[in-house]
Amino acid sequence: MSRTGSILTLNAGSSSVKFALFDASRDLHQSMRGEIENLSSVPHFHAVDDQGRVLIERRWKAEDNASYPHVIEELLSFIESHLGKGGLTAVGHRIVHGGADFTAPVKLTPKVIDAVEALTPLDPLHLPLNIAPIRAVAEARPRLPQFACFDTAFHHTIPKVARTYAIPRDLTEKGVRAYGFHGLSYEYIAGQLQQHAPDLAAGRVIVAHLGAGASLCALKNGQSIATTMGFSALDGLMMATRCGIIDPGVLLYLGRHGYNFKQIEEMLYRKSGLLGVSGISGDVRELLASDADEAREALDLFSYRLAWEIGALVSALGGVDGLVFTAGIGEHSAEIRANVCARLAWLGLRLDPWANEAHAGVISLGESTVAARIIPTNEEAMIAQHSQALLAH
Ligand SMILES: Nc1ncnc2c1ncn2[C@@H]1O[C@H](COP(=O)(O)OP(=O)(O)O)[C@@H](O)[C@H]1O
Ligand SMILES: CC(=O)OP(=O)(O)O
Ligand SMILES: [Mg+2]
Repeated sequence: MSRTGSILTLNAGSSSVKFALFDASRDLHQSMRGEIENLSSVPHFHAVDDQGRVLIERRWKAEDNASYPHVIEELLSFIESHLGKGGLTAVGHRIVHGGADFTAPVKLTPKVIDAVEALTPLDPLHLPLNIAPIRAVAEARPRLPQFACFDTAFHHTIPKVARTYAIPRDLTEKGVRAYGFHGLSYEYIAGQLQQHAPDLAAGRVIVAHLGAGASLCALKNGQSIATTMGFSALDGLMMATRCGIIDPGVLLYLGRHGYNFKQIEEMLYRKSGLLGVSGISGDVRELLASDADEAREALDLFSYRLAWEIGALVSALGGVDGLVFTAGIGEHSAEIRANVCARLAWLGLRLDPWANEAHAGVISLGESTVAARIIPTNEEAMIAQHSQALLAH
């Protein structure tokens, strides 16, 4: 296995590319992380080292017209100028959709890149953004190995009954089924449970990944058996700007009453969720700080929906031993955790209010029949581990 050089991870989202650098000679120690934001307008590039020291703060100007390949080239040059011995040995990417066939990380050969690109109809919003940096790196550094880590892959263990929609069979056969997302995060959490709470890891655990995008995963003995996101990253929980579960009849109603396809898509992905209900913000911090009734209503709905979907996964698992909170909201919002745990008291879940306020690792009381924990996620570390393993082949 390659134990020198560094692995760069890229997580390309709708408006930003998050990146991190891992040192293979130091047990994949994360030596740097950063982000290029505002890709669609005036990009802003910043990065910090493992001590949180700022390594770069660069803002392009509007007249620069910075193109995607140009920004990626700057990122690669910056990374290379900060590398120690061994240089850059690989780039690992988070790819949101792997369709039915990509059930494990793979090396990105030209053939595989084309195959991933062919999945674009399944996720026209995310896949072009994921593929652009792969092509940009391939062009700038053709000999640098690149690997794809799919957000859907971890969910390949979900049984057919849990991924099938009650629609005509031919549509299911064409790939209209639930896939599930945030798989790299769930895989990381499953690994952490295995390491730090092996008894719980062997049982029935619900993981709540609550970031701007949010979903739940039901883990049985470390494997995903159900999840709240489905065919797309719109399903399940209410999110920052996405609707979550909705009666499909609403979409028919809108289509019949003057909304075109683009407007419906925009409404579901960017104008709904916490932002849509509050009319204020999709950010939990801003809503908690607001006195407006609409902010309170949005947060209440968020917790209600969360508890509702947890109930569904308890049923899928046939009971529950543990509940894990992770990602931005899950790791940092004691109030959301307290609200949802209060709604789950019927399960025998008893929150320890002090531990919860302190964002401790274990936040349930000893008498609780469900163990509640906070585990910070690390999708980047998961990508680096997979890339290192594939490099060795
Ligand atoms: N201290 C905090 N208190 C409450 N919510 C927080 C806090 N910090 C972050 N968040 C929430 O976490 C969200 C971002 O989560 P994150 O996992 O970083 O999202 P993503 O990776 O999906 O963009 C923010 O939109 C905000 O709502
Ligand atoms: C799949 C998904 O929702 O991703 P994110 O949380 O990065 O938006
Ligand atoms: Mg995220």
